[in-house]
Amino acid sequence: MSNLSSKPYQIGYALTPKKEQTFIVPSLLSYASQNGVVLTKIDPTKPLIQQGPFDCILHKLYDSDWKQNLQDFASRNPNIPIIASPESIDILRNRISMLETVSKLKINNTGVPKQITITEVTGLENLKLNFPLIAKPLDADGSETSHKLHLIFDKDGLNNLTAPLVLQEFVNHGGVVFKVYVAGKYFRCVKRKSLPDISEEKLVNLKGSLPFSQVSNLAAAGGGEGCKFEKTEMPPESLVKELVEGLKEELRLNLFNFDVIRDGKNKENYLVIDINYFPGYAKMPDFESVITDFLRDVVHKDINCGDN
Ligand SMILES: Nc1ncnc2c1ncn2[C@@H]1O[C@H](COP(=O)(O)OP(=O)(O)OP(=O)(O)O)[C@@H](O)[C@H]1O
Ligand SMILES: O=P(O)(O)O[C@H]1[C@H](O)[C@@H](O)[C@H](OP(=O)(O)O)[C@@H](OP(=O)(O)O)[C@H]1O
Ligand SMILES: [Mg+2]
Ligand SMILES: [Mg+2]
Repeated sequence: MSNLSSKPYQIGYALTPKKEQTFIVPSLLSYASQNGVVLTKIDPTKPLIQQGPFDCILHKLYDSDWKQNLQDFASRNPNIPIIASPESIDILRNRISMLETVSKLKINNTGVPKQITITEVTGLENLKLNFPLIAKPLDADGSETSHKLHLIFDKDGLNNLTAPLVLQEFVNHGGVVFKVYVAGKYFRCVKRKSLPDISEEKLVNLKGSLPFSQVSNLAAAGGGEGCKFEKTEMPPESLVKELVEGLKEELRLNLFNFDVIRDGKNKENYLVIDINYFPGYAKMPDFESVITDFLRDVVHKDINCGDN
């Protein structure tokens, strides 16, 4: 469906340089403009109301000046959709509130790993969690450190952690993580390599902790032991759909992905381990058309972006 007969839709975007580099790529810009959607860079340090005009705002910035800038724009332009509301994005910037949304859904055969928040790294002797654990920074704010995780094999591994953090039970899942990308009405589930299982026998010989980062982006991750990756079955479509619909409603977000693993001890059971606002869509096949269709749906108000 082209938009060439009428004026192109103007989408203003405000992104970090890293996000701009991976998302605002020539293939997206040209596909979008051929289909009546023009993406224009916003200067977030200047008032939004002095820029544009825009039919829609797309952003992934978190600082308070930007939030104020957005709010001023929204109060003057209540009918211009903003993707997405800072309140919704903030739910995903904290790894506890992020996964609470999944627990609230109460969908059969889905859940989250057992986890606790640690605000001080002392007095961790009587944790009600079983090793191995994963330590994750509490803030998922897009910084490099927010992706620096640790596998913790025993009590010694709990030394030298930096609070605030989340300690989450590591769940064996066959070395494959399912990433579900959502863009409005569209969703797609893809397989990625993950951390390999840690058997009880292996655990005996594993001491302390092991740092790791963005494992699903590494081609070499997982795999070992006969590489079952290709043979791994996808989760049931109905379950993925239920999670997508539930999370969209609970979070009031349209652009996100979530990571799901299949519990090795109970293969019917799926655990959500991470949810990300506005993830790396360019890794998805056909991302140019998916994003263009989504932006058009937003401007047409076929999709509701929340508050305004
Ligand atoms: N509880 C868990 N049990 C087993 N493996 C896990 C668990 N939590 C995380 N992992 C593994 O670690 C990887 C990174 O964890 P997570 O997705 O929480 O981090 P992230 O830095 O937020 O990732 P992203 O780059 O997707 O934002 C997962 O993709 C998965 O391979
Ligand atoms: O650095 P922050 O703002 O947290 O965002 C990251 C997400 O957390 C990741 O999930 C994205 O990678 P995936 O699309 O593989 O999940 C990752 O994708 P990218 O590295 O391709 O941009 C980022 O969007
Ligand atoms: Mg993840
Ligand atoms: Mg994440």
